[in-house]
Amino acid sequence: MAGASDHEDFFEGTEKLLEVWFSSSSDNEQHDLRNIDRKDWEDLLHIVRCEILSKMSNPDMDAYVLSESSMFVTKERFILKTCGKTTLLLAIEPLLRLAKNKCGLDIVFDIFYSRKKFARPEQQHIIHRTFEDEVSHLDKVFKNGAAYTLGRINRDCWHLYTLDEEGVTLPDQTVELLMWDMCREKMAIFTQDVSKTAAQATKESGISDIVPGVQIDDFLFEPCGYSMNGLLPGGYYITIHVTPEPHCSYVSFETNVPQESYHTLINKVLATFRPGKFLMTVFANKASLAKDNHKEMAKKDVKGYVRNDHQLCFFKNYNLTYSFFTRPVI
Ligand SMILES: C[S@+](CC[C@H](N)C(=O)[O-])C[C@H]1O[C@@H](n2cnc3c(N)ncnc32)[C@H](O)[C@@H]1O
Repeated sequence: MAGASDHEDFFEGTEKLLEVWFSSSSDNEQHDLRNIDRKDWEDLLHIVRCEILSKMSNPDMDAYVLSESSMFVTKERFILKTCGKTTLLLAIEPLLRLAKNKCGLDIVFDIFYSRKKFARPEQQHIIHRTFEDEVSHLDKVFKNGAAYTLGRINRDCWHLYTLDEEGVTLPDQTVELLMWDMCREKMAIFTQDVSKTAAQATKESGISDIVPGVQIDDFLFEPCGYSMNGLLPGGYYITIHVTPEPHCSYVSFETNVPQESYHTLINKVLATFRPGKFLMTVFANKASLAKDNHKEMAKKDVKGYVRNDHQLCFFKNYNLTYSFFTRPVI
């Protein structure tokens, strides 16, 4: 029998996510990734096979909605999240050249590359078909890379490549919820049959209430699909992407907003989208407000879901919690 992912209109919502932290060997205060020209970003994204749909800025961060997800740029940090058949890792070396040549940012002091296991890996460009191939590519660029897979490798799992370094010592945290088998009623909001504008989808779905006060840039695709970036002062962001097609429904939520406990936020996200399954990752470094969040996460249940996997990793300066949940069929 053909599985849901065998459908001819299958879209791989699962994103590849890259975060790179730069610094400079010189003291010049002018180093700033935001000085890179739009044309240079467009050329870089052309290599990845996606394009800029819109841009929003605040004093700390530039946020781009892309044809395939999002890009965030601060003075010294770069985040690129791309879905579908994009070729994100082909951008690594051009990105390092851009940062060095245009901004004098010649040191990479931390990177995080991660993604969930693809539903249809054979549809990906050769560089992204297996995690081993991705690691080989990254190992050619970085001398001290460390690669991990969390979760069940014969079911749903999540891959991570980072550096075996002290890394980011400023307070830093990232929470991701990757959700699938989504509620059809909720997903209908992200189609142009039901919502006339992106703003309407943002409001009707409840996305506008998840993190109050964010400056929002949202986009509703034709005939369906949705992406949004949200900015808060201080370099904080949220980003949400929705693939509503029932045979491949998928939603991702990501934020770096610091909180001692993410319990309320996670419940708001789940109530907004009602996934059948989700995996959650929380990174927090030693300076983060969320540094002890893993203790709460080990104890607290998520109402309406069964936790199938729960793993905790301690890196040099970060802890990482991975949990996988399913909603029991009643
Ligand atoms: C870019 S969005 C969000 C993808 C995201 N990674 C997610 O979480 O699902 C993908 C959704 O928009 C739809 N879509 C419509 N036009 C598209 C386009 N030109 N590029 C990418 N996706 C498009 C896809 O079918 C899918 O439902």
